[in-house]
Amino acid sequence: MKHPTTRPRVVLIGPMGSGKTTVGRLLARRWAVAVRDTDEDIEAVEGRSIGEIFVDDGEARFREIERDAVAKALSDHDGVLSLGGGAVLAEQTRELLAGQPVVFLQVGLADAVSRVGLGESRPLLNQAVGGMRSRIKQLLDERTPIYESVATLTVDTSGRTPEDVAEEIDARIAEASDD
Ligand SMILES: Nc1ncnc2c1ncn2[C@@H]1O[C@H](COP(=O)(O)OP(=O)(O)OP(=O)(O)O)[C@@H](O)[C@H]1O
Ligand SMILES: O=C(O)C1=C[C@@H](O)[C@@H](O)[C@H](O)C1
Ligand SMILES: [Mg+2]
Repeated sequence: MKHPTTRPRVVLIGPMGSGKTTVGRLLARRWAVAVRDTDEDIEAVEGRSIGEIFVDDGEARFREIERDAVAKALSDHDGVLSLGGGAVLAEQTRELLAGQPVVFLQVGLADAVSRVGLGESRPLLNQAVGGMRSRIKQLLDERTPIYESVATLTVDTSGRTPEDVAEEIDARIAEASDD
């Protein structure tokens, strides 16, 4: 598969509540580059929320829309790019990410649970059978190997502030580019 000619400076991946959106904004500010978030792209293009897309059209259709949104963002955005938590489930997306600087924001179960409790609605967690905590655990268990397989850098965010996480990414990217 052909790689895009312009590449994002860094792509952030990880589970819901790992801080992709929050840390992405901080990094972009630090580097004075633009930030883009594929969840926001999807909502802007579709003119409806991700929750509405799940309800109206189902998860499978959302994943198609997401796959296209990610491909577009990878081809025309060269700042910080934050992907939705499930974006790397698409094989096409994993292929497009090969060879790019991809940061996996890792988060432990306890922090993930408390962080997603704070935010906007997340359709995969709504009405989770067995409760939100066990659904989050299941998603973490299923997806961690996928995140790891795509990442060039892994940063643990548990018990840390978004600023601290952004600082570590900045330092490690600088280190890697000095090699
Ligand atoms: N390191 C952190 N420490 C404490 N709270 C955090 C941290 N990172 C993010 N948060 C908070 O957790 C919530 C979720 O963060 P954010 O929306 O950035 O996650 P996300 O990875 O983009 O999730 P999603 O995949 O659902 O888009 C927000 O309320 C944010 O302020
Ligand atoms: O983990 C997921 O599968 C998701 C994460 C969010 O970023 C959104 O893309 C959506 O809620 C699905
Ligand atoms: Mg987000």
